[in-house]
Amino acid sequence: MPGPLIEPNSAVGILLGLLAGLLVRYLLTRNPRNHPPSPPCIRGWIPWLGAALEMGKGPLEFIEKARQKYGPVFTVVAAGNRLTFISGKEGVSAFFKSKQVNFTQAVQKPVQHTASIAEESFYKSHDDILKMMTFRLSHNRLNAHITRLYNEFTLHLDQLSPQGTKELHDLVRQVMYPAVVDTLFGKGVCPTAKNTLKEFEEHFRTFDEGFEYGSQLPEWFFKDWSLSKQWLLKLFKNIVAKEEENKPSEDSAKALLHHLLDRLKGNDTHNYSLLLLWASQANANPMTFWALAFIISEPEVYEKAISEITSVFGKAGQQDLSITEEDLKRLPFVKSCILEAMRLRSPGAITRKVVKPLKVYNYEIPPGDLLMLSPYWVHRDPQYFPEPEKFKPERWTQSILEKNAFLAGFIAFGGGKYQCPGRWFALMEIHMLVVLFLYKYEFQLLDPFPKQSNLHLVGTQQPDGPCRVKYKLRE
Ligand code: HEM
Repeated sequence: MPGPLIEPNSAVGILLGLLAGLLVRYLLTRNPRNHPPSPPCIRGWIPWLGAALEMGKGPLEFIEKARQKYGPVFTVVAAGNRLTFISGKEGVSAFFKSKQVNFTQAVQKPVQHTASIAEESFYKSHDDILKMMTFRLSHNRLNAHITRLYNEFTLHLDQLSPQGTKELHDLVRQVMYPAVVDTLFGKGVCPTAKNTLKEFEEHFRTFDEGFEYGSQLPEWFFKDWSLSKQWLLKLFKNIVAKEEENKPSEDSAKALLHHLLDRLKGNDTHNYSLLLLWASQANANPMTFWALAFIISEPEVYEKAISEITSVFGKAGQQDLSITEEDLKRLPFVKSCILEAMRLRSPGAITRKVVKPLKVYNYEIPPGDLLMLSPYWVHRDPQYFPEPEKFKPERWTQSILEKNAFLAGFIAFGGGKYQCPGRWFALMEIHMLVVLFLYKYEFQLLDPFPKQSNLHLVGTQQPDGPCRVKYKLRE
């Protein structure tokens, strides 16, 4: 009997070859330039505005719902921008390490809107200022600030009434703002005296509260915000003119502001000074509030923090302490509480500009997109932080704190080359102030512990309701 025309083995081979050919053709023709597809896109239905209105109602929830529906990378068209959100390990790594994304290009326009710094001046000065700040506020130079800051904190704590009822956030602001500006800008350089403070505080608060929208949209949309911004810029013009004449010549006697002026050599000095003031206050203040609120609201945590403080300084009360860097190292539980509060209340989003096509998760993100990463949601990824919603200071073991290392996935200060240059100073000042408050005062929370307001993507989360405390000097 004649055999088959084609052997069964070679028939299978031909079939497989055909299938492979078809598959290759399908893959090539599906996308003629052989590019991975763009990420799924949420456009809304109104031209230009896109999904801005829907997202504006509750941006934090909006992006998390979109992540659950579309996966770890998706684009939102909003107010003329394409915002591409990424998450997960691959996303975090691309955001901080990829050469296809750029920090300065992402923040240039917001900087121009908020402090009227022209594009050319910003690109010329930015990296130089960042280098100066990273150096001046680095971990091994904290000693240069610690004694002055401690003296300022105690001075302003002593001015509080011995007991009272107050919004915890206001209590923190009342001490932190004057102490920190006197330390970083020079004693008495910014308004800190009672008679000048009120007007300044009102303008600064309006500026800070409107920063998120003021940084994105033209100034004429926000009249009050614009007035406060102009008031602050004028104030800094006068401050800078005076400081240029009076700044100390010795390096060690200079405050951070003087080093900034040295770098800028007369260009846009008052504009950058305003930005420095904002950067030094905007996150550290609310973070101190949250750290104290978390500690006071949980009796076991509160007790443990007090017992740690007592073990270092003796019975908590009114004795004059002198807190050194070494003392702070002996208070790891309080520091763990601060880092855990930061994890839970960190900024809703940080940003980079995509400057060349960026391949991530089998998608290609086009140049021009703003790449968005949410520290707030990364900190709720159980791969990094098991039981993410729980306030668990124990996650921050002493060994990690001693090495000045953060836990993997902790990005409250951003990351990569453009990580917050003030992070070591911020941790030190918050640590010191929380310890001083707990050492000197007894607190009782009068309102239920507030959640974070879901209305903000930029900066540390704000409380969504009152958080009053009864406070009293310890005997
Ligand atoms: C708890 C307090 C603070 C938090 C959570 C925080 C967080 C951040 C974050 C997330 C960024 C962006 C990083 C990135 O995109 O990768 C940033 C930038 C920055 N931070 Fe902080 N920060 C804090 C305190 C401070 C303090 C105390 C200062 C100054 C004394 C400061 C100065 C700055 C400056 C100047 C930048 C911009 C850096 C640049 O333009 O390259 N920050 N911060």
